Amino acid sequence: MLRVHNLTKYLGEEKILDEVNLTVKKGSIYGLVGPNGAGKSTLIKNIVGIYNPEEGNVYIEGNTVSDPQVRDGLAYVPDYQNFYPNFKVKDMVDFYRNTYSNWDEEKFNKLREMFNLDMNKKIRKLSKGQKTQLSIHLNLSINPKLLIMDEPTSGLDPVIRKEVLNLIVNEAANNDCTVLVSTHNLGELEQICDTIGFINKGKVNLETDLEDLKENIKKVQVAFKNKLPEPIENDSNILKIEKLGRVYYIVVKENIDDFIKKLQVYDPILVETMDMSLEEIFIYKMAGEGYEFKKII
Ligand SMILES: Nc1ncnc2c1ncn2[C@@H]1O[C@H](COP(=O)(O)OP(=O)(O)OP(=O)(O)O)[C@@H](O)[C@H]1O
Repeated sequence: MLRVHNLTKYLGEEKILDEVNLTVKKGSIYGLVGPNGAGKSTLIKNIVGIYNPEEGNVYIEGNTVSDPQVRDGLAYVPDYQNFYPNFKVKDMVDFYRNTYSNWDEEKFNKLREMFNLDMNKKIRKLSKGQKTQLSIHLNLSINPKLLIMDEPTSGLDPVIRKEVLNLIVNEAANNDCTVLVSTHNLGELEQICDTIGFINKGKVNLETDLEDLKENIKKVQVAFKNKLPEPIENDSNILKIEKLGRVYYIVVKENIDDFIKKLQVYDPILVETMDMSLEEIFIYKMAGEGYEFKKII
């Protein structure tokens, strides 16, 4: 549905995106994650046509974003809302209603029960969270084929946040919509997405099914009568070892079953495999790429 091919983007002198490749399957909810400054928003702006890349291409169902039909089915919720401040909410609604051919009045009215925005209020008088709500409300009402969201839940209260997550899942499941969402809230992302793309320093260096990712990386809790045997300590599948008393917590990135068999050879007094949250995986993955936390206090 969405394909980014070898995309390179400079802002000023700086190369912000470096030969990025990314594929989002039709009907998928794709989570784009990465540290601050990794290039998520810049990539999204290239996808929706705000930026033109120096090299590479973006294809949406085989067409470019300048294609009117593509634009008609493309919804974009940016991280900062740039509505005309002197417009009233109802003026923005009219603008969307008159611009998008699949505008759905019934859906718009149904969503009003949830977002509950004053139609006569000027945009400049809305709070940050209310502007985000308006953006989501409008973008869902156009019945998008592709929904791109940059930090959509930041600034929303917990109740609306939960509702928005439900709406995103519903769009993908029942309205044939493909979703790409960038967020730092990995707990939320884990609840809704099926595919994850990791971006760091302008490169998408891993794109994977969320279930596969979680299946392949585990934390193993293990204890021996004596210290950790050397061949275990030096196993190339280990991402990180932490020690608490006699217990070692070992993050293993692949071949978990083989690793467990290898542990058994040394007669451990405890072995337990634990699932990891997406947030934990992200932290270990980033640490593996040199993004270490500095202990300040
Ligand atoms: N208008 C700009 N001019 C020059 N450099 C920019 C501009 N906008 C962003 N950058 C730089 O591009 C890099 C990527 O920024 P971007 O906003 O895409 O990151 P991000 O992954 O979305 O970060 P965050 O998670 O903090 O929102 C950063 O180093 C940033 O300083």
